[in-house]
Amino acid sequence: MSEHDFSSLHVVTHPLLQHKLSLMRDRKTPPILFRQLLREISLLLGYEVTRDLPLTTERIETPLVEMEAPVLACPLSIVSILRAGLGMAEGLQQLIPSAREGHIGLYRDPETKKPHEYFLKLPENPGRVLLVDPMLATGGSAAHAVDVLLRNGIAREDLRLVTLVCAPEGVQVFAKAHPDVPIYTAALDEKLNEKAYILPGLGDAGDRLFGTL
Ligand SMILES: O=P(O)(O)OC[C@H]1O[C@H](OP(=O)(O)OP(=O)(O)O)[C@H](O)[C@@H]1O
Ligand SMILES: O=c1cc[nH]c(=O)[nH]1
Ligand SMILES: [Mg+2]
Repeated sequence: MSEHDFSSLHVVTHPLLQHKLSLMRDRKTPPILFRQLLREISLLLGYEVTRDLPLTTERIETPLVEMEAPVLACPLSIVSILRAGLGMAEGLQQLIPSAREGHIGLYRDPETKKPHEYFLKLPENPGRVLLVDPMLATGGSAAHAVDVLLRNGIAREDLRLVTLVCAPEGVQVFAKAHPDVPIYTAALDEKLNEKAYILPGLGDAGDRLFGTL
């Protein structure tokens, strides 16, 4: 991938999703509504990111006849980057109740902007994995999380990154590290500020979700 290639990025432009994202960006939106909107947007993003899930068939009986009915061919797991990823996992769990769940605890050091890992628990036989975190800023956290998943035996082709807002800088860093991992997002924003926060962005997603501002 060249330095400014955004080919692995899928921006979901559904009007409902864009309207809800604007509500989330508004500084006046309180944590309870922020959480509800993140859950609703994640459902809409989830619909797009699962579009290419493989299907097989199972023989079932309707009340009238037997049929070969389409069913998902492989397990699916949602892996959240803590803390803010939890808000997205809530919506995706509603969409895919059979999904397994994993967690990678990361926080970004305010000085170095590098991710620090403090927790890891992944499901066995995860199948297709949706890695979720609303913010892709420098890209360090998401790139690190994919490294962790690969080290734990998950195949690159089974991975999708699902985010809410991306900075161009973060997309470049992530795509350079993991060019074959598609990114699904609701917005590609303008840039990072000097503290590596996304502009216009929505602030600190974890703090707004959990009311820890
Ligand atoms: O792309 P990056 O520059 O790595 O930044 C993005 C990370 O920052 C936020 O987490 P944060 O470190 O604030 O932790 P939190 O979710 O516990 O608030 C966000 O949820 C991402 O994980
Ligand atoms: O804008 C940003 C950047 C990193 N983490 C966030 O939560 N927001
Ligand atoms: Mg945070």
